[in-house]
Amino acid sequence: MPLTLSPASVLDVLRPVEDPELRRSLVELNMIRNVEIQAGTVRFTLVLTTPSCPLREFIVDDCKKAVFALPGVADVQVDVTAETPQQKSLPDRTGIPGVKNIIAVSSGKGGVGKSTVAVNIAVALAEAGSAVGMIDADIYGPNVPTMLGLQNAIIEVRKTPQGDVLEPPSNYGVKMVSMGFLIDPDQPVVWRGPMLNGIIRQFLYQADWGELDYLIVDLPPGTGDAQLTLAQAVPMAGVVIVTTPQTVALQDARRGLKMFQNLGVHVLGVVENMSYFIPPDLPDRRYDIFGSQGGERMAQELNLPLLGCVPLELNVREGGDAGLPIVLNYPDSASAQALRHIAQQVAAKVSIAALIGI
Ligand SMILES: Nc1ncnc2c1ncn2[C@@H]1O[C@H](COP(=O)(O)OP(=O)(O)OP(=O)(O)O)[C@@H](O)[C@H]1O
Repeated sequence: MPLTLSPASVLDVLRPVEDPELRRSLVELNMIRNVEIQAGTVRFTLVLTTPSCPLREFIVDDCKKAVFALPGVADVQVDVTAETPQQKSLPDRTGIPGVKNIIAVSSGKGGVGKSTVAVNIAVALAEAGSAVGMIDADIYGPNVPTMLGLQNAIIEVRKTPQGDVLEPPSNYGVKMVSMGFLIDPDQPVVWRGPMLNGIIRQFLYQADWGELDYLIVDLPPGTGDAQLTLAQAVPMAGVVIVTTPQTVALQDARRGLKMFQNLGVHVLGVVENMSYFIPPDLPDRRYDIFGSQGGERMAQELNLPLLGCVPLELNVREGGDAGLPIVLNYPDSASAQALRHIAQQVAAKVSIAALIGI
């Protein structure tokens, strides 16, 4: 029987269209809503699982193609919106009310660009439309405030009958609290360790985060107390491991991977930072200082997805020092494109894990 144009027939032709990553029907996932037909124009809402969906255009095209197959369709209008799913809860961990997904960024050793990657992921997710927060838990180098242009900000403390509530300052749409606000930079690092557990818990449970799609935690490098505290306190959507292509970093990354696996934390993938060098005066040139495809080999060896490779670019460092994240400051640069792609990959993997498991 030939199909007639109705909301039901629109849903019928859309039923075989799948989310390419979730590999499930958009209709069955309740991602198609509010189907309306006026004259020959079909209009509906496509509810993605993250505003950073890397395949947005592709999915819209697939939907349009399917609907145009119906008789009498003159135009198809798709309103795209997003509802980020909530990560799975764990019986022995206490989630943060209103915070949907907690994502840690970790590295085996210092100076590999972990904070740079974490800040740019946070800013890219916020720019795409998500509600984002950040915890800078790096006691050794709490440089997230500087990178977000918040080095002069203060955390307001509100007294409530339930105790003190921290008010995170925000910039570029990212709310943030940092160890840097609490520790004296002249204090020896060895004295900071014992404070760590309490401060991380305070940041998690006593900050006024409001409603967040993603809370990104910049961890100190290595496999220490902060990683343990975080993983044992809250359920986590996953962790991103940042590394550089040198072998020593690979060994460290492997150690980090083992630790998170032992703690039951899903490792979302590896980011290779400083993968290759782009000279500032010759932005079309690329020098593979550490050899090519190191990132891919590394991901294969660790049996993890490679989320992306970020080049070594002067603008990344300068933007970090000036509080101007490269994804906003030079959005078309190779680094910004790589970091945006990484943010999209992270968001997509978190949604997949929340909706259909890992
Ligand atoms: N892709 C890049 N291109 C150029 N400079 C970079 C890049 N990534 C990071 N940097 C610079 O390298 C330095 C170290 O980066 P960052 O502070 O992000 O590293 P980290 O791993 O968080 O270090 P630590 O944990 O020791 O604080 C910073 O000056 C930063 O601006």
